[in-house]
Amino acid sequence: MSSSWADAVENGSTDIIPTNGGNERKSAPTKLSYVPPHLRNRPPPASEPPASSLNGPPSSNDRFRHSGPTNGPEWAGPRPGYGRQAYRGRVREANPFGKDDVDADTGPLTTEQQDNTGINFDAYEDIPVETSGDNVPPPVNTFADIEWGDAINMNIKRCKYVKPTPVQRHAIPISLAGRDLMACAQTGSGKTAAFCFPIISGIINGNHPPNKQRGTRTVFPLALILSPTRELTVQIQGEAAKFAFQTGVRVVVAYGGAPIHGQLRELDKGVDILVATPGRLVDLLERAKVSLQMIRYLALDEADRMLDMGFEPQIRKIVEQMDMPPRGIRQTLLFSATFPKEIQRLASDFLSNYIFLAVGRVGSSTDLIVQRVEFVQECDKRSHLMDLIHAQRANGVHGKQALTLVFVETKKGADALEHWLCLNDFPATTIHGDRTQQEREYALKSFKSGRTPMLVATDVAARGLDIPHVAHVINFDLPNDIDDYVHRIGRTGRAGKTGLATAFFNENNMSMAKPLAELMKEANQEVPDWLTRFASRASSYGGKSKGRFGGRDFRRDSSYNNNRTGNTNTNGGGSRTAAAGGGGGGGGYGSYSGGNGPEFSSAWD
Ligand SMILES: Nc1ncnc2c1ncn2[C@@H]1O[C@H](COP(=O)(O)OP(=O)(O)OP(=O)(O)O)[C@@H](O)[C@H]1O
Repeated sequence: MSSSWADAVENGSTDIIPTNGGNERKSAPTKLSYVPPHLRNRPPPASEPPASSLNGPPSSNDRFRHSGPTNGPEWAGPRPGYGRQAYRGRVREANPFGKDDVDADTGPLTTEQQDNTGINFDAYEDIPVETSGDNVPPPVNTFADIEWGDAINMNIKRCKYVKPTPVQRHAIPISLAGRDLMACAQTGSGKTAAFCFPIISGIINGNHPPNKQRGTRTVFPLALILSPTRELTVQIQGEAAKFAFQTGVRVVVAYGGAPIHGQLRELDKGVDILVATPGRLVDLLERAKVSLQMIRYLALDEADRMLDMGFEPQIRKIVEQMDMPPRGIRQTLLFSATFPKEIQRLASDFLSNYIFLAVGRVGSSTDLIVQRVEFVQECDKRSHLMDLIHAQRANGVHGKQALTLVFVETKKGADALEHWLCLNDFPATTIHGDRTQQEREYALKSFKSGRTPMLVATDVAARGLDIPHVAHVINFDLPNDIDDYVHRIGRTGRAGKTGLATAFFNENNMSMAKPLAELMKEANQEVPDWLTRFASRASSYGGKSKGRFGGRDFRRDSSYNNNRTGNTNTNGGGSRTAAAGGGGGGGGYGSYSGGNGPEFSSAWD
């Protein structure tokens, strides 16, 4: 049985590196404490290679020259090859790949392994990509183009990633160059890896000042990843642990609804990357269990959700009112499939001289997801759902129900529908905010395993969750916001796979007619005539269009940029042009004067 790093510490195991960073494995049960990556097996300074994690030019900002908030040693930025091999095999940790682990030293992936990825890269070939900002680093074509060392390369292979997805091709070099980034890319297109790998690489290869863990109960993570839901936070931690396997970078999760003591124990063992929900993090900060003083990397996943009215005050508190280094000192990475302009404007407060990256077209996974919308009165919804899932079962493999995710508006509605489905011999479970965390996690597990192939959910499951084999997303109740629709349907059609999304529409959803019709049209979906008619009358229902899937740099609006010339790289397989001008939120740029800018026309239209 393999034992974890945590177990090893608990047992005074022999495989933990002593605090002096020595190379020998001690057998005496000495008091061991966590040694951050930069101190493990540290080579003499003379052997350090020059700064730069890609072969490109050094970053244009001054982040790498800053001495940090604690007046510690100068942080010299990423250093390829620095101590990389030292982590391998020195720290016992649970293998996050479990049985799926492949011997990453055996050469290229076999055809079978490649097929296992299930990713249809052709679906991404002609994807439009748009970047804006100063000196945008060029994209990479393969993972091999990036010099981040064997440990990360082996994990890429263990993940069976054959080549980077478009958002990874562009976002990884930008992040490795130390630049702040606001990235908008389709659901299921690999954003998690796009921000995790550069952070892990930066921690491994960076020369970070010592973190002050000895003699204090406070921990000092180097990176913080925030996400809006507990399940997504757990998922990101799981992914990050895979990407960081045997690199010596320790990833710890903290989220609400679960006992804090277990999380504190994990933190006490040391943390390089903390993945957290905002509420639990604030709790930990107020208890002085965590300090953000040493944060070098801040990533917000589902960043537009994190900065909308519900979360914004908490995020502002964490980022601006605690002890986190300011923008320009830390590196900030914001990712989502949607980025409304008003949220971009708020987000720019947290960024310095950032690059805006938009990958993909309206409707997130677009062509990969077949979207259908049906006119169904409230009172007919259940019988209509029954017809759909009966047909699905009849067409399913061995008469089995394909995994189907049904979104409803309310928690009560979720419970009622689940109950009704079970009564009708369709095993279902539910996930919503009134269930205990244990129940939520159990429901998710049961759904993933196919034991209950139907999951009835509120918006708590709308974002980020990567559940393999979800064949059908049904919007039993449509959301009121088109961006929520984009995220919900994005639970299917992930990583190059196809999926089906069905929405029930009636008079209660009139405000969605126009954005839904537009989004479907741009995604080359068949728009029913009745929806087009409703859409053309939409202004009287207050329906508003958001333009594309939220992917255009708000700094290019004339109201922001009256006297500037902002250039953009549009790279839909075409050439790149030099960018100039952009840079919100400090860094010498004028502030936004407020108000909504005029509707923009898409560079891709
Ligand atoms: N380069 C790659 N090759 C193959 N599969 C990949 C690659 N990168 C990521 N994936 C897989 O694609 C799936 C979706 O990735 P991920 O969850 O990061 O998407 P996302 O863009 O964050 O989606 P969402 O917007 O819904 O949060 C995951 O199962 C992930 O393992």
